[in-house]
Amino acid sequence: MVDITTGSPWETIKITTLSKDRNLFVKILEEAKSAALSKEIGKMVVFTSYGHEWRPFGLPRKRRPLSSVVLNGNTSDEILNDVKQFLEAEKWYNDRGIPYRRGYLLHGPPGTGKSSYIQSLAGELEYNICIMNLAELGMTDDRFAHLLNNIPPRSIILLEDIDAAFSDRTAAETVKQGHQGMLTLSGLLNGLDGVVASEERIIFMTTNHIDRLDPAIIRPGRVDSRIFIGNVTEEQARTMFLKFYDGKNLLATKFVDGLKTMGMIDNISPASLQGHFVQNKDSAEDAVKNIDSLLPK
Ligand SMILES: Nc1ncnc2c1ncn2[C@@H]1O[C@H](COP(=O)(O)OP(=O)(O)OP(=O)(O)O)[C@@H](O)[C@H]1O
Repeated sequence: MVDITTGSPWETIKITTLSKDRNLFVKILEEAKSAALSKEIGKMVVFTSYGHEWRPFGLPRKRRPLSSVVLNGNTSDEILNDVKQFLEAEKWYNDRGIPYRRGYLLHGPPGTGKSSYIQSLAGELEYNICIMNLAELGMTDDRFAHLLNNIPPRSIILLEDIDAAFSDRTAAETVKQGHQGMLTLSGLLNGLDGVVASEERIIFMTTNHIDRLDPAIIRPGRVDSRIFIGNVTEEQARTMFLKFYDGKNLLATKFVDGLKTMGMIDNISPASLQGHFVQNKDSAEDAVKNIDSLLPK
């Protein structure tokens, strides 16, 4: 049979037993549950929206260690601690009638680790992640609100490149496009405000262009914490180098000095550095020798 709303196949199996053996059903269900859970141990499920529901995207993935995403200074720990504090404060929010939710905006140039960090953070907290593309055709206001109010348990919501959904559209255009099956600005704001006030909700948004966002999106309550994630600092470059070439301290210093001389500090993304290290993965010496290849062509 096929589910007519989603198009996915399903079947029903009817099992009967004598009343004295009915315990069998409990055993079968428990076995099925532990078989399903064992596949997810140490892994994270990525959900994407499909129509009005969330569906796992591919198989559960191995969690990426948080330490593998190298952010500037204490940024990584600060975000992690903030989320942990939030997760321990449910009663505090409920006692004061404040919606139990928290929004974060990570902003900065492309390839600086925003999405990677959020996915690693979800893994660290043993949460799953729900990724939504706001610019998708068919992401109506209703669908957006419904999806946000029906998040799978223990999940972080990730709205990527939030500016892309609206940057080229005026407020009037977004209203018009609402009729054409796209999310409107007011649909976004209403969805973020939500109707189910007491349920835990953690939303991370990312953008390369914070200046293009409507101020209404980033006001407290929708975005409680804004964090700039920038290009590589000297410290990040060194840490990344040593993650690829363990123990090569002298070469790390040489590499960072090279970047400084070339004026690349704060001007090159961690993604580009990662690419360079992958290209020279067998030799730290080559990574230093070929440093010029990092210069813009
Ligand atoms: N700070 C970092 N530490 C380690 N790896 C990084 C870092 N930043 C980026 N990378 C690597 O670069 C790639 C791209 O990173 P990612 O997609 O997370 O960047 P982003 O900031 O979300 O980019 P965009 O703004 O374009 O969406 C990933 O493979 C990731 O491993």
